[in-house]
Amino acid sequence: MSASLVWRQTTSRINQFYRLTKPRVVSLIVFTAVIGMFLAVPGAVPIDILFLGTLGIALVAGAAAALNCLVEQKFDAVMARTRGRPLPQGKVSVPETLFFLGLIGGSGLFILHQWVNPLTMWLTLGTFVGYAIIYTIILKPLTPQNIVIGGASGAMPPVLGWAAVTGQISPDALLLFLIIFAWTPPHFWALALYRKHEYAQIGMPMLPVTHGDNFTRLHVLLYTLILCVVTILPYISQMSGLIYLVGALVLDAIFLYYAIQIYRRYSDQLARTTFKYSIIYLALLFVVLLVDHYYHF
Ligand code: HEM
Ligand SMILES: CC(C)=CCC/C(C)=C/CC/C(C)=C/COP(=O)(O)OP(=O)(O)O
Repeated sequence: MSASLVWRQTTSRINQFYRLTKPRVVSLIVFTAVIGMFLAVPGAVPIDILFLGTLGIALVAGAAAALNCLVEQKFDAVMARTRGRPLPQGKVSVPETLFFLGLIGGSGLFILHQWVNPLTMWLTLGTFVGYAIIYTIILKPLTPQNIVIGGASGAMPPVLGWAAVTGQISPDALLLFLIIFAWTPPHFWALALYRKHEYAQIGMPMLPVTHGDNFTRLHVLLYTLILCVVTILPYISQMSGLIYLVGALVLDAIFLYYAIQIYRRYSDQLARTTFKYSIIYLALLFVVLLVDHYYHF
């Protein structure tokens, strides 16, 4: 076998393991954790905590995503959106996945415990259990409220970042948690609306499947309203200043516009756009929080 063929096969295998970690979702998760670190202190974040905290959280989040892929491989094989994933495609085996997720998850927890602090390690482990076990295995097949409750684990990363830097949790960190917690339902239900048939196909009790489109559209709107209120709290509590307030109001206004449109004149295209916007929204909101942190007035 030629060296170039071996090289191509090796990189392709590595890429399959990388894909198991849901890299795009996990990068935004890690991004919110990093911003949580910066918001936790007035000055600079110690470089070792920044690096090792980010690495540890990213590894455990990747392991959680890989466990989710393992548990759901039979469902993933059916849905158009997910059937190209490495497990349903047979590109990686179950033992390989278990070994891989154990290795990266274990390394992540070790790094957090040894070089960051035990509190961050325990909170990250709790987040792992929350997503990979409580959400994926218990809640998701059980109730359409799965993502409202399960969303709590997706909302933890800024708290993890905060704990990594300060060794504790503060009310400000909980506000960051609340923002992502309120953001998750419109983020997910926008997608669930235009992917309803795929979820119905696998019998997953997502809100549009169990309660219909109209109910879900109303709930996208209601949770977007809650999100708008929650995003004002950092300004009211004086955690953030005017730059944040203006940024949040603009981002909120656009989200609300989409949510109202979804409620009033639904189309799959609109739901798809709203889902994409939800991701841009969260990324920009956290950027604005950060900018405001350093230019606070
Ligand atoms: C329980 C809570 C959540 C649920 C149920 C959920 C659900 C989903 C689903 C089904 C997708 C489509 C994924 C795909 O097609 O591969 C997605 C995409 C995405 N989610 Fe979430 N999500 C949740 C929480 C979060 C959180 C907390 C973040 C980040 C802070 C996030 C960021 C993203 C991003 C960036 C994408 C786009 C990925 C891509 O383009 O491939 N999600 N989400
Ligand atoms: C720090 C740490 C341990 C974080 C773990 C939290 C975590 C990885 C949250 C991810 C949220 C996510 C990928 C949801 C996808 O929903 P889904 O799994 O229902 O989507 P799917 O249908 O695409 O599999």
